[in-house]
Amino acid sequence: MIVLKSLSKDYGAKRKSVRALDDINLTINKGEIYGIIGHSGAGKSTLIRCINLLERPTQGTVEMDGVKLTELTVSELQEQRRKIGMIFQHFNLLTSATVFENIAFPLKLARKSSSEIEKRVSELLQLVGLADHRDKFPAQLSGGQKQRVGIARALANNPTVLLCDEATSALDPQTTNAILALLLDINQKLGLTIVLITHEMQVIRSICDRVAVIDGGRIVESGQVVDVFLNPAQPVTREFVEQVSDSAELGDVLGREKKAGTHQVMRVTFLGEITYEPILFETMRELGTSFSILQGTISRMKSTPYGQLIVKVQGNEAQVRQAVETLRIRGLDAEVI
Ligand SMILES: Nc1ncnc2c1ncn2[C@@H]1O[C@H](COP(=O)(O)OP(=O)(O)OP(=O)(O)O)[C@@H](O)[C@H]1O
Repeated sequence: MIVLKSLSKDYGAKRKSVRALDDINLTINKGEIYGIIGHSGAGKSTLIRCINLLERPTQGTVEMDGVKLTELTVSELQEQRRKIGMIFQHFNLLTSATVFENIAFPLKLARKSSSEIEKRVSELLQLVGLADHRDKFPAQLSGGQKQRVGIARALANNPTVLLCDEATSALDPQTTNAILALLLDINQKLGLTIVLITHEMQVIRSICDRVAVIDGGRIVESGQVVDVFLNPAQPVTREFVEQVSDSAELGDVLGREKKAGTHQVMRVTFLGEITYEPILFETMRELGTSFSILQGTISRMKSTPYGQLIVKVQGNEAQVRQAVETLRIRGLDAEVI
């Protein structure tokens, strides 16, 4: 478990100092994938670098599995850092070393024997799907393959935590999905805790269990991805959700409806297996009304199916109200918008 308490970080001297993090309180549970999302300059990199103390917080504490990292001596901290792997946006590989040598590097630092290194690197190459590339140099690899080397290197000393600093931001969408799938696989196989920072809601939606939204150095919203995603409270969170839901279009649609003087537009949210059931259709039929779909998404959050439809009900106000009540009783979230 990682616990950040009252964490603040100021850069620069007193009068010109910049407050990059302001009173961050965060608990990340063992084995979960925790996402931190924010715009450029929000403080994401500073926050993730404070977790392994690559950046020293100005105030507050960082605790990992009961050990206060902020109170350790330099050598104690070095020891603790072995339990924390990290991967980076631009991979940070040694360009003049082969794939094998890059992955072996942290094992050499930990003074492992050459037979131990040979065995461990072979295991890691298998795990990340690079067994056929062990003698290549980074320049001979694609971006996705380079990140796989970065992941293998980060896992070399069997860490319990993996920090991912915009790990997929330099990759195309297809490669991003492959790397996210690998991270999820590692999380499930090894029980590793993963903390990732990103500016892409798609990354959060694909693999995270919980999310914190950071803005201006403060955490403005946090919770289970499902809850934050379906009911974003803060404007900045809504912006991120819009990245993946086309809800920008919705403004136009609602504008048109309002002009026409109708009040029959409903947002219906489905979560879990219920998403695939014909509840909406059957409810409307029973009430003697019909509907048209103005906008909709059916997708998955990690492994949870969800859907959100904006529908226009063909009926009077009482029928619309009754539709909302009935849908709620039947386990959907419905509201007139
Ligand atoms: N070494 C530094 N010295 C001074 N100011 C810094 C330093 N590093 C970051 N900052 C400032 O701290 C704030 C947070 O920066 P940070 O890099 O953590 O944000 P970020 O969310 O990771 O942004 P990006 O997505 O663009 O990398 C910004 O205002 C930035 O200018």
